[in-house]
Amino acid sequence: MTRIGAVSYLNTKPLIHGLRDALPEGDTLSLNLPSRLAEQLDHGELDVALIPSVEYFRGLARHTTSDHYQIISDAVIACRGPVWSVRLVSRVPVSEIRTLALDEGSRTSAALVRVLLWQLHKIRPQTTILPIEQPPEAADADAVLIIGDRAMRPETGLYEEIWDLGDRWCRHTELPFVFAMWIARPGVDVNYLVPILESCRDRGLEASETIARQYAASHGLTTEDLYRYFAENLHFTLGPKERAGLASFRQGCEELGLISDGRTVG
Ligand SMILES: C=C(O[C@@H]1C=C(C(=O)O)C=C[C@H]1O)C(=O)O
Repeated sequence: MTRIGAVSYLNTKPLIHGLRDALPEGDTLSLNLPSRLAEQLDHGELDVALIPSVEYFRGLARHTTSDHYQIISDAVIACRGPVWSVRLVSRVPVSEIRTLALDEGSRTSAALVRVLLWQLHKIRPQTTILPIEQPPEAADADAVLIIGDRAMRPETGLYEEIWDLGDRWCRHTELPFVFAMWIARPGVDVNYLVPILESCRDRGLEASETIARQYAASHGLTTEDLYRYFAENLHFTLGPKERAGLASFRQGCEELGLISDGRTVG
């Protein structure tokens, strides 16, 4: 029996298309915020989860065994340009941000925004958490990082600058960005799961139009826009360029001390 956790946002629908039905009896699939999935995996409440990539680095840094946290699939949430659903919204010019509220659901983008603000503007704002139930407009900070469904339709007219973090990263590094990956805890038998996760991703991508039609209206989006999000903004395969992007992100995080000390992993 394997306890599997996946992200509850729209971005994950193509990855988990048909997954519940494809799992053997006894396996469970639960959906949650990315930050909570990372905690559940760390606490042993899940065996396999789609966790923020920075939490994979942190998991490796926390443990000395080489089999701690395995990437078990090339099915990932990544982008090769604008991602649409990860944004920095700022009431002041970005170079003047002093306080930054970070979406409670995020771990990777919360690190990514700090890496980009440092690498592009040499600033390190004071950070606070934006609780999931609090709307970004209510945050008492110069700027707010928002991710997932609620970042897809930000309030307009309130902000001096809005960054799409996928776009900023890809232009800055000329590399893709990987937000989340399927990770297993050590000792979990995942051999049977590997082909299931990959075929769900493949079939989910083939069905992206149907999935877009299913979820668009309830999220205030058009089917066309949601289809474009799946087909053009997001990228669902971990290839050599994505791995290079991960390595560069990891280095940026390490330079800022965002991954606590541990052994170095390639
Ligand atoms: C593209 C996205 O990727 C995600 C961002 C994550 C993060 O910032 O920790 C984790 C998982 C993904 O949901 C998004 O949420 O919009």
